[in-house]
Amino acid sequence: MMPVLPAIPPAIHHIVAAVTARITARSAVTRAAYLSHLTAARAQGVHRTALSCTNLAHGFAAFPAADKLVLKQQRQPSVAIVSAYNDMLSAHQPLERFPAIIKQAVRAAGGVAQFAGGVPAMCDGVTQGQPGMELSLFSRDTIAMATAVALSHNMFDAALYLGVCDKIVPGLLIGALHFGHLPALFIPAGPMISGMSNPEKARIRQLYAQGKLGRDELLEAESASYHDAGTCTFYGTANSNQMLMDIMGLHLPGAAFVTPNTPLRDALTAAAARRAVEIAGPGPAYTPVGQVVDEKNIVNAMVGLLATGGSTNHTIHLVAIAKAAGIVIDWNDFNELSGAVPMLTRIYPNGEADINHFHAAGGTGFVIRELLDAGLLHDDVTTILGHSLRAHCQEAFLQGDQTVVWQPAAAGSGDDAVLRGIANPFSTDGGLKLVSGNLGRAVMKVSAVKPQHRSVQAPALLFDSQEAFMHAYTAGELERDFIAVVRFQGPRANGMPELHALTPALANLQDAGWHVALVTDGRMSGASGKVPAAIHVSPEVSAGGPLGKLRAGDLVRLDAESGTLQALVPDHEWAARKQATVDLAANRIGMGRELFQMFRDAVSAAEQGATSFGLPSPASSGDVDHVAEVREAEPFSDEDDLIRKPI
Ligand SMILES: O=C(O)[C@H](O)[C@@H](O)[C@H](O)[C@H](O)COP(=O)(O)O
Ligand code: SF4
Repeated sequence: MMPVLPAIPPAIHHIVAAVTARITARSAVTRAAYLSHLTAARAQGVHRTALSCTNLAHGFAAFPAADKLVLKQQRQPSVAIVSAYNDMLSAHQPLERFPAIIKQAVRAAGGVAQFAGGVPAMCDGVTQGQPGMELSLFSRDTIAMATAVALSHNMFDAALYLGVCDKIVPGLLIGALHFGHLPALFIPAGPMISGMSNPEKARIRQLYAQGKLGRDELLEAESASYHDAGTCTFYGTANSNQMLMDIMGLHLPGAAFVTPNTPLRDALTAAAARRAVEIAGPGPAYTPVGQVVDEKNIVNAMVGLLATGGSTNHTIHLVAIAKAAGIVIDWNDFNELSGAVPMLTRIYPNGEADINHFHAAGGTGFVIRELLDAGLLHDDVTTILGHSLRAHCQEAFLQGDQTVVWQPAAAGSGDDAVLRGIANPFSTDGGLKLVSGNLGRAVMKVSAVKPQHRSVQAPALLFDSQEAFMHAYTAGELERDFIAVVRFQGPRANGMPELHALTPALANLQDAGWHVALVTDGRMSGASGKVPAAIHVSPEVSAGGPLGKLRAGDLVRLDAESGTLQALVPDHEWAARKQATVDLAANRIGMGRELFQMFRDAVSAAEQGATSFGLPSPASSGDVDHVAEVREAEPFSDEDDLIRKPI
């Protein structure tokens, strides 16, 4: 039985309010600019009235007569479907059937649904450790651009976004926010039913990395874990996306984790389609997505991520999503909230259970209610249901006539080992730390790292690729205490890939008793866990970041508790060091990487969301290239130094 921890002390509530106030003040200029663009884009009435007859005729030429009539009359809403369906992602394969369900439901509600466009979707599991992973982060903004292409037909009064995985929901939401005048609902596909457990899968991977199992046995285990349509069942970035869409009120309540290809799943898809017609306007229910995603709702997403031990990728994606809505958040905000928000779940890699266990134990409605009752979520936000998040403290059920009904979320958790109430959280903080020092600023997710491994001081071993690290591991050169510094993995260098493939090797060395850690300007997967890793180091080496000054053998201290990331090198020697360089030509060609040079050239730092777009500017309709230009509107405080003092 886990120890019962103290309930939330009163002062904690004020931290959420204080961080919200700081973000609101910091964002005042750009948020106002965003809302002015939204107002300007808001047509007073059905949008397609702005099109010429020729435009219109092209827009519905291929439509059935009945739908064509509705579109011609220009009274009823037209709902855009933007879908990331493909067969490559198990999580997206179920989306294939959704447009037909949506079109029927929208037609029955008096409107018309048009499949406005498809967007690309990359599976990070298929590309993990492969060259394709160097396109993964940039695929997010590519998806945002593809969303804009779909919506640019301007035939629409609302939009439904079909997507689940890592970069796809963030990309769809960034695209949707650039059409912030349109109401938006996100429609998930749901998790695959549980197969081999994630801990057992990870154990077999470590045996394979030790040479104790063959490829056949490994493939059999992997196939028993990833065995069906639906989202992989660990709490990685995909399921973090779903959790946040529920918590931000962009899903119908309790939609996130209902199994694909079931009557309830289909009924939820149809119900979302009907809701899009209701909030399309121009009536009082009109709910533009640019008003749903405001400062309070962004803070709610950050709190929800922290309270559930969500993916570190959202310390980049949530920054980018907020930026698209004119809102500026940074890693100090995450760090401060993490100190206040208790951990209410233990879902792999933060525990043994998977997302299906979490859903069965009470799910997102339970988490939202607990956090609202504790004063850690803002209730006064706009969602697709109205103006209170309390409406989302519910669970979805199917009633006899195959329609969805909602009931209040369970009063108590169905399994204390997976999900807990605010009165006895698994830990009193959110397990995400900002670490900083003369090596830059980085994030560490400690919720899956045992306390005895959260501080490591050891010699640095330098690697300029994940292949170089694995070569050293296989050659038996790493049986020692060390901090692996894998450099030139930032967005400007090679697209900031996830280095999750290093996890089994690092875990083996940790299990063998070595004190090991990873420091990188790259990313890890949301599914990465037990090894201490300071990731997203900013500035990245290819932007002149101080990781480039490290030399093999330097003593490095990584300490999550004190927030330290420091090379223990005398200041005068450190200042005199030259920046390391490496030939990245091989990362510029092959697997389509040559098409993404404009992203590598334009991308902002990880702490600014690694975006290819800027903040809305008050002066023109263009974006502001750099946050600093806008942030000069507020007096810089000490904390704004490039390498801030640890909190
Ligand atoms: O951020 C994430 O959650 C990961 O990118 C995830 O989407 C990816 O698929 C992992 O690689 C899966 O984990 P395994 O590689 O361990 O199967
Ligand atoms: S969760 Fe990851 S591995 Fe699973 S389908 Fe999505 S992107 Fe692919």
